[in-house]
Amino acid sequence: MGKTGKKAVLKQLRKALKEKRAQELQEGKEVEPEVAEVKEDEVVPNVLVLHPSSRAWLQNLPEVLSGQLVLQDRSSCLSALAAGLTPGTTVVDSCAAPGSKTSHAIDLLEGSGRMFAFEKDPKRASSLLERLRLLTGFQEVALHTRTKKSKANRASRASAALARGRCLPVGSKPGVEVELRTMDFLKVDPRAAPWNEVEVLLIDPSCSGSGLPEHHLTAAATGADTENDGRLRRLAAFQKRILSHALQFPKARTVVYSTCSLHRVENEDVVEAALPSSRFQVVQALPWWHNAPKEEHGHGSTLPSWASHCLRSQPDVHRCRGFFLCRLDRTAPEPEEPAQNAAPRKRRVGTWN
Ligand SMILES: C[S@@+](CC[C@H](N)C(=O)[O-])C[C@H]1O[C@@H](n2cnc3c(N)ncnc32)[C@H](O)[C@@H]1O
Repeated sequence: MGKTGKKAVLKQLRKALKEKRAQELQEGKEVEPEVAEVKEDEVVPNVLVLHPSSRAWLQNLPEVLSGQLVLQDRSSCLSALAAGLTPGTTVVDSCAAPGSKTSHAIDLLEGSGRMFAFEKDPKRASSLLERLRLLTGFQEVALHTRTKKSKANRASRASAALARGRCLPVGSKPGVEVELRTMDFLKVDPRAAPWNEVEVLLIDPSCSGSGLPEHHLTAAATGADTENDGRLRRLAAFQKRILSHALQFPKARTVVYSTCSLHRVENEDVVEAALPSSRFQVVQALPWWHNAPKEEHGHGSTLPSWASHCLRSQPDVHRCRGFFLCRLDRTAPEPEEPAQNAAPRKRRVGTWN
């Protein structure tokens, strides 16, 4: 959103919220004045802060329906920012649906670069595609085939590739190239083209969601043990695999790992398990971010020293859901694969064109 665009949207939002509040009051409902408030975020660029209860009021606003305004949790804006994206970067979003972080990352690429987005669940992948069309002006090109010889290869590529194309141009920049794939990110071969050119990876895997307000409401309403150890262990094992996989992309300079979990076992413990076998270190994610002074990181032993670089949001302090984010930067180049005796590598997925 440009400066003028932001001003106009702010004005429009204030008007819409004021009118909605007046209507609700007229209907005899109790609505606190802050529900109708909107202001610019003090630290997160291009983000407007609204009361969570006003979300439902805004769903049908023309700016929301047209994709000019994106309604999402404040925490969802942090991963792409923490990755330090610049125009021209090649990015992977490993667990992309519904696309909050993918679309924000595309925004930050300002019209040039590449985005490869993976989503395992076909239904969620379709809604991701719809969302990208709306929010980034993504337009597909045909998933064409080339020679007869590679028919089988093409068939397997096409089954995984959901869409390929370009987002809207920005100024003189042509628009970010995007490829969406309905597939398990763990099946991507990091050393095969074009993945061996990926520079930044966003890893936002499925998690317990213990940082979400609805998580606690569900637990309280059903009396369910949502912190069940077995489930957490299974999630943590998957999260370790996916982060370790991301750290194997030979040209990757930055990997951002995030969850909306408050559990150390899904956060610091996952990073701690993946770090030693990698050529990465944990760095300060967002220098302007301040964690709340009294944090509950989980039980057990003291946290490693790098853990102070990680970002943890607390709903009451940071006006967003509970969230964990860790940025890992490369410290040393990946060793070249030995040319001799190396088994021929199977290309499991196809190339850009
Ligand atoms: C926490 S959500 C991601 C939210 C998303 N990053 C956003 O900001 O909108 C996790 C997503 O990862 C998908 N997923 C889980 N395992 C995956 C895998 N191995 N490969 C690709 N996607 C996966 C899930 O289906 C789910 O849609």
